[in-house]
Amino acid sequence: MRLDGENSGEEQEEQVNSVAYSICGDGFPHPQELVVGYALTSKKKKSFLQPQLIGLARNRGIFFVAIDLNRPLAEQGPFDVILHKLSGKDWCEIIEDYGQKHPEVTILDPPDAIELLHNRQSMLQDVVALNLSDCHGKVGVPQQLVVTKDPSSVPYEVAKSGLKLPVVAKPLVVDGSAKSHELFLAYDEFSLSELEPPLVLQEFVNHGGLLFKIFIVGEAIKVVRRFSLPNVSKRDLSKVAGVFRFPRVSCAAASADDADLDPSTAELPPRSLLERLARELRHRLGLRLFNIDMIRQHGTKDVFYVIDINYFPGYGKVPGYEHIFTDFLLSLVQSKYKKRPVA
Ligand SMILES: Nc1ncnc2c1ncn2[C@@H]1O[C@H](COP(=O)(O)OP(=O)(O)OP(=O)(O)O)[C@@H](O)[C@H]1O
Ligand SMILES: O=P(O)(O)O[C@H]1[C@H](O)[C@H](O)[C@H](OP(=O)(O)O)[C@@H](OP(=O)(O)O)[C@@H]1O
Ligand SMILES: [Mg+2]
Ligand SMILES: [Mg+2]
Repeated sequence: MRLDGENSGEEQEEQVNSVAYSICGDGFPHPQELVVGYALTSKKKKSFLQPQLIGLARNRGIFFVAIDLNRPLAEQGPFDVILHKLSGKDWCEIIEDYGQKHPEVTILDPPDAIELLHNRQSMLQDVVALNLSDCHGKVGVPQQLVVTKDPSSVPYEVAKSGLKLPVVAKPLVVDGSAKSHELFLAYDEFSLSELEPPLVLQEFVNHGGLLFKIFIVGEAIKVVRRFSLPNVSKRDLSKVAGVFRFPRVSCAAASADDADLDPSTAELPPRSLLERLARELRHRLGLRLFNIDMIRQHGTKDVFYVIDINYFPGYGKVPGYEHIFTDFLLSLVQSKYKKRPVA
């Protein structure tokens, strides 16, 4: 694999100059260098491309190379893998066109599949369609309603839909901006008319203040616990009115894995359930890099709700992510060789 040296901006992590293959223990030829071109927002670059990932990757023959957005993609590379998280129609067209012309390059992930996660209604539609009843647990989606216009009709729409209060109001579109993560808890339907559509109104499910973040990297699954919003009691509901903006509590790097929590709240969802859920969603969504935010309904052992799915989430906060990610990248090359007919 060779990088032609043209990509020599400050951002370029490594130059790779030679083609060399070795036969490893599994009998497949492994390229000694795997070139991963990346196009990431500066926020994502900072959180994901940490020195421990770049260092381990380099030791394992993986080189991250910045894609220069000011030059045609066709003139850059060659790449084995393209890793991207950028929004915008232009970029989607570039990457789709490149994927068609270079089927040998693995694109993580296809833009049309990522697009499903940019809308809080479409992101959950595959979870609704799942039937995991034979898997030691039930997984559903909270009741929700989409409001696209006329805030003044919201109280009527909420009452008509039978949605139970309180509800979480979330911007319908998720585009990576801070605004798209601005969420509100509404204790009464009338106050909802203060908010700006388009919105998804989702029933708030009491879950003991703990959330499970299920990180998927190809076939690997890593679950971490995070702090979340506390339960809302009937008494709270009868005493409080209004809409309240709440902070991104579960996004904070602080893990709840070591917290002193009620064991029935803290117990991780069954592994078999997580594996089925991850496998189904990987196939149905057509994605390899995402996370699922899941909560357990308070007072139950096995009733779970998926409340959010994120593309290329904050892997940098997952302990040991550098090992999971480099294993994944190497597995992509191996599966490519396995698919090739024996010469
Ligand atoms: N239906 C719900 N019931 C209870 N709590 C909820 C619900 N929806 C969201 N929350 C709480 O609000 C937090 C943020 O919601 P959500 O994950 O949908 O927003 P987000 O902006 O997409 O977050 P992320 O940073 O994970 O992308 C959740 O982590 C959880 O703590
Ligand atoms: O708590 P996590 O790691 O899931 O939080 C993610 C969040 O879900 C989004 O994926 C963020 O990306 P954007 O959608 O682009 O805002 C991640 O931010 P990043 O700085 O890590 O890229 C959060 O970590
Ligand atoms: Mg979330
Ligand atoms: Mg999200």
